[in-house]
Order: sequence, then structure tokens, then C-alpha cells
Amino acid sequence: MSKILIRGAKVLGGEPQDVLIDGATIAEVGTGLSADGAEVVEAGGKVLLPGLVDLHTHLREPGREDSETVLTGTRAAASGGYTNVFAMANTFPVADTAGVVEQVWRLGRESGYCDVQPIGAVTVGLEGAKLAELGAMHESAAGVTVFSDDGKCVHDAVIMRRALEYVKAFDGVVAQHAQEPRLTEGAQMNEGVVSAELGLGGWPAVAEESVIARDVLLAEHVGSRVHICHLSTAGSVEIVRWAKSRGIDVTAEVTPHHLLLTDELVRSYNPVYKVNPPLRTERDVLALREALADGTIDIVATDHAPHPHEDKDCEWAAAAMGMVGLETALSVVQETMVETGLLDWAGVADRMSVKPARIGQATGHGRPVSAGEPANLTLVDTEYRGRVDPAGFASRSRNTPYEGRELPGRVTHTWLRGKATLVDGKLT
Ligand SMILES: NC(=O)N[C@@H](CC(=O)O)C(=O)O
Repeated sequence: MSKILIRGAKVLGGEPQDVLIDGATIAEVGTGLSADGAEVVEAGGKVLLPGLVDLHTHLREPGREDSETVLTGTRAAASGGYTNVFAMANTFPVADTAGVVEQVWRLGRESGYCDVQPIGAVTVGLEGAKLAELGAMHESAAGVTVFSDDGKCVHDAVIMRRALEYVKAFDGVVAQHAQEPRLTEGAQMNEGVVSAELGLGGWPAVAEESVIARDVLLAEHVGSRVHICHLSTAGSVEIVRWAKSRGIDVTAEVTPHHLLLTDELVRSYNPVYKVNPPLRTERDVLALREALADGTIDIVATDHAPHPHEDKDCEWAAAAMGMVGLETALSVVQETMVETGLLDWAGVADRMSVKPARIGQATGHGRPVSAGEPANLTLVDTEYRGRVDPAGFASRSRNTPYEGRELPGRVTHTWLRGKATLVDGKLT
């Protein structure tokens, strides 16, 4: 078994320490550890975090391998410092049966870059009408614990109630894409001043907030656990804050792009900014940052949504919604949360590794950086500043809103159970 000594790393942003990996496990953490028989990685004051966990990734396989595959998506994940990703169910065919989730799970195991935990659809074909085989997906080799119709909202209150009741049996969770469909028919962007000026169909905040309000009450009523995907409005934050104060078992995520970008960017008509939920206002962005800092929002999830250029390089109305995010997430969080003083690196580890692993029950991930734990780790050069160049992405798609933008921080190394998947910024 190989040994690796990571020398002088700021573990969770603290004082420099050495971390000795032996095989798949962290053997020792301390100062002045012996390098005997070990390959040495000089961390030189870089920050060492537990491997990141993404509760919301679109890997597109099966069916849309032109935009991403499990292999290219997990390579992108490793580049971004992730050791575990949850793959959304809106594939072709939809991941609504044990067969499809097992296929995705197997492809993840074969990739070797990052653990892949498939998310099962809540309803057959994401059509919202009939519950999918939740139990069979849970009992399959994939062991599904998170269910979501993401891309679509489970809008029928009775179906949502049944799903919440069903997953209780195995402590599963329903991850809701909160979007009232009637209120967002024909919507192209956030409803507000900019949409009025541009004459684009508006997507009101209430379309998200009304579903969240309903679902936290449903979760309370049935005594189940609900997770809210990609919160995007200040009002959504208020509802989740109220629900938590009432003791309702709700968790929530925010994407990096909703922490940084606003609907002012839509004035460019560049479809790279078209995303679901839409970019909102400065006020919303600031409320989301505060909520992530104070714990109202539990986690950062990328909503990595790769699309081929022909689906994005077209007029605004025809373009697909979504942005890639795995390879820039940590940098955006550094810029919006760390450099603003809202979170320290221990807080980042909590929001991007510990809590998402807990919500999704990702065994062996989101663990402390200490002896005896699985060596799922990522090393970050937080001093780095550079411009985002999508040509260097491992993802098959390039639809990033950050092209040419200067962002801080760069993941240099990632280890999955002691095996290096990224070394000096290069995939192994
Ligand atoms: N987040 C996005 O903008 N797109 C997602 C699905 C969706 O939520 O529409 C996708 O799968 O492309």
C-alpha cells in the first residue's frame, strides 16, 4: 500500500500540519511527521479540505452523452475538488427505475475519479403524475436515498405528500425543484425591472416561494424530511428560516451562480446566463450569502448543467437553461463567502462537504480530516488568482458564465480514498 505525506497543509484553514495517507486511509495528522517510505506533496500553506460533495449534478448519461458522460462529469468533479457527486435523474431514459440508477452507479464506479450516487426520480418519467419505484431504487445496488424530479417541480400536493411519506421508511429525502408551473409558463428570466425593460417573460419569486411554503408544511404534517434545491430568492430564505425555527426537518441548497450573479447580466442577451431558477437581484444575492453564513441555507450545490454549444449559442428564447459549475464552484465560494468574511474555510468544508454528505448519506465522505478516516481530500491554492478558461475544462461542455472572469483559488490535488485523481491541477 502506498503512503503519501502532505506536508505543511492548513487543515480546514488552520495552522500548517502534515497529513499522512496510508493506502485508502488517513494514518496520522500532526507536525513534523516522518516522510519515511512516503511520496511527499509539499502543500506550502495550501488549504486542505475534506473532499467536496455535490448533492446536485447533472451527468447526462444515459441519453445526452453529447453534453456530458459519467466519465467526463466525474473528471470535472475531481478537477473541482469533489470526491462524491449526486447525479440528477433527468436523463434519457429518466432514472426512475432500479435498472437505470444501477447503470449510473456502475458507470460511476468504473470512472474511478469520483463516487457517484444516483438520485432517483420522484415520479415516472418526471411527469408528476405517478410515483416512481422509490423502494426498488433504494433497495437496488445503487442504494438511492435522494429523490428528485429536478428540472421539474413535483407540483401535485398529493404526490408530494405520498413521496415524503414513502421515503420516511428508509430516512430518504425528497429534493424539491420549487417552481410553480402555471406561474412560470413562458418565463425566460427573473420577473422584475430588467424583465419589464427587456420585454422577456418574467419568472416571479412567488413561483418558487409558494412551493417551498407548501412543502415545508407538508414535511411537518407527515413528519418527513424535505430538501429544497437551488434557493434563489430572499423570500425563500425567510420561509426556510421560519420553517427551521418551527423545528421542521428541512434543508436547503444554494448554487455558486446565485451567490454571485444577478439578472442585470441578462441585458447582454447572452444565453450563458439563462438558468433555472433564474438569476435574481442584488438583494437576493446578499440574502442568500447571509443565509449560507448563518446556516439557514445548509449547503452549496453546483447544479452543474452541461449543454452542448448548439443548445446555448442561439437566441435567448430558444436556448437551454443551465450552467456548468463543478470546476468553478470552490472559487466562486471563496470570492463570495471567504473573501467577504462571511465564512472561514472550516465553514466552507461544512457547507460543501460535511453537510451535503450528511443530507445524502454519502458514507465515507464529509468526514473530519483526522486519523482513521477515509482519505477523501482536496488541496486548494487559495492565493492563486486567474481568469477562467473553459478550454481547460474537463467537462464535455463549456457553458460557463465565468469565461474570462478573474476568480480566486485553484484546486491542485484531489484524493479519492488515498488515490490521487488530480495532481498539480492535472487529472491522473
Ligand atoms: N438548472 C438548469 O438550468 N437546468 C437543469 C434542469 C433545470 O433545473 O431546469 C438541466 O438539467 O439542464
